[in-house]
Amino acid sequence: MNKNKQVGYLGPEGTFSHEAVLKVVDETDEIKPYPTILNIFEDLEDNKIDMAIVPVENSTEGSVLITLDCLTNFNNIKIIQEFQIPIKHNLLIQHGKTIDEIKVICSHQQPLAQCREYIYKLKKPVQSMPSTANAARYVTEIETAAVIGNKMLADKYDLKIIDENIQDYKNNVTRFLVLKKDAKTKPTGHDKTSIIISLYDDKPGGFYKVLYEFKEENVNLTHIESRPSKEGMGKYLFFIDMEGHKLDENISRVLMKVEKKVKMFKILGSYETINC
Ligand SMILES: O=C(O)C(=O)C[C@]1(C(=O)O)C=C[C@@H](O)C=C1
Repeated sequence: MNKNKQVGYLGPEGTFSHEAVLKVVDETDEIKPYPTILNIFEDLEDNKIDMAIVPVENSTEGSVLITLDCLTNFNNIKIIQEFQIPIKHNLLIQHGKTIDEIKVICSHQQPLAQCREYIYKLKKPVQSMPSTANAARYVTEIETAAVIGNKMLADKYDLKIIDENIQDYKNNVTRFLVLKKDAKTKPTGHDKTSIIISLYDDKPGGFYKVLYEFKEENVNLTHIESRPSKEGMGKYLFFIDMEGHKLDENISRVLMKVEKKVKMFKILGSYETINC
């Protein structure tokens, strides 16, 4: 008998990650909210869930760093798909309250950052919470608090939307990854491959030698990001995303060449970009 797939996401209900997970699951799948992104990776690694959806990059604020760190540390978890959703923020408060009565704006740190200019104009302090939905729960208890989050929060937590589309940049989108343990994918024609590398030593041309290989194989890079390797000041890991699947001839060649030139090399997956 086919067991229903269990799919983890950053909860509780009403987060943007909840909105995102609903876009990619089947009716038969069970979705499971988690308090943190780290907990999602742990349960996926321990086979307690079959799949997971995690935010990885926002067009305003950049990478979701905990996701990058977990991708580095959990060796068997692979990216199998990616997709983007528009992130439209709203300001919500308890029914019967007015903005003048609000003393604090609560949300996940990403939405707070995505609405920085808006909050600055409100001239009210902020409080960071584990997710937008946790913040909404808090607002149901504290009548002088407001939450920044999506429209789903109004119904789920019985709150009133007092301002819409408040993100500082109107084209605010977040890219999400679909993750699976030990997964293998086939090329679809619209794939990306993500790797992590570190360089042997800090000398002129070190990174150039790696980039040169991508140019030689005509591989288009879509993102490069450095993160501290945690080995000491000035020591970095480089996250590199490229167009193509690792089974494509030029990608397979470039990965072999790059692997020979670097100290640390890890493939995070070759995965399809899907439209939601
Ligand atoms: O708190 C939420 O609603 C989340 O789903 C988290 C999260 C994030 O970590 O980036 C997801 C997408 C948006 O960029 C804002 C917040």
